Amino acid sequence: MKSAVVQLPGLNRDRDMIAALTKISGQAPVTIWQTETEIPDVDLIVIPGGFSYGDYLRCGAIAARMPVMQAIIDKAAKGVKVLGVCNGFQILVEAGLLPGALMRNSSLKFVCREIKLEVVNAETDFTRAYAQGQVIRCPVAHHDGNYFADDATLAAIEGKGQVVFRYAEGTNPNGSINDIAAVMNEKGNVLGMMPHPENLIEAAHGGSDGRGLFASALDVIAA
Ligand SMILES: NC(=O)CC[C@H](N)C(=O)O
Repeated sequence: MKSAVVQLPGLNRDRDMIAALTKISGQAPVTIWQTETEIPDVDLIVIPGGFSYGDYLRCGAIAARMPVMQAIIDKAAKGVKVLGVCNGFQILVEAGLLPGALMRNSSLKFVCREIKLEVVNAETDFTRAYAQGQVIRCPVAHHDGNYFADDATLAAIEGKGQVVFRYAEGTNPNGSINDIAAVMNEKGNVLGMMPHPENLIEAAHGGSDGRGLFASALDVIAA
């Protein structure tokens, strides 16, 4: 499967993401710059984490208005898989590809630690390598990860299986409503998540619990 990684000024997890995709799929992703309006033929587009445009206005707000974003919206509409991690999740929400909002952490502090995630929906293109209800380890590093949605939106996403991961075992690091750590769109081809699975894919990282996400999205064997 072919993949692409979006690069924007201020993102800092792009190289980790490129390394993860290369190791797990066996081929390097293409990279896409902010001004590009055409995206090559790929099966998966990833917006990695970081601090695009210095997190000015709101995290992800400026990135969501860059030319490359319309190209991503068009690809998503055609069914191409789109994954946003951390700042990438914030960008997808700001671009209207995912419901809800990401607010300042309830502690008002940047959190950088390992948390636990429950796989709430293992029947998605991003999680099928995991078991339903499986609890995995994953690192987080953010200051605006406090997911919020109004009552109607929350009922809709919970009811339609769009909540894909929840913080588990009391490890919610940011005050997210319903312990929500990852949300997908109704069609199931766009996923946003605050934790960083690309930083837990091999022994050198101290574990490989994040590998299943990429194996699922890239359609390869997780091991
Ligand atoms: N690691 C990240 O992607 C951080 C996202 C965002 N800049 C925040 O701190 O909330």
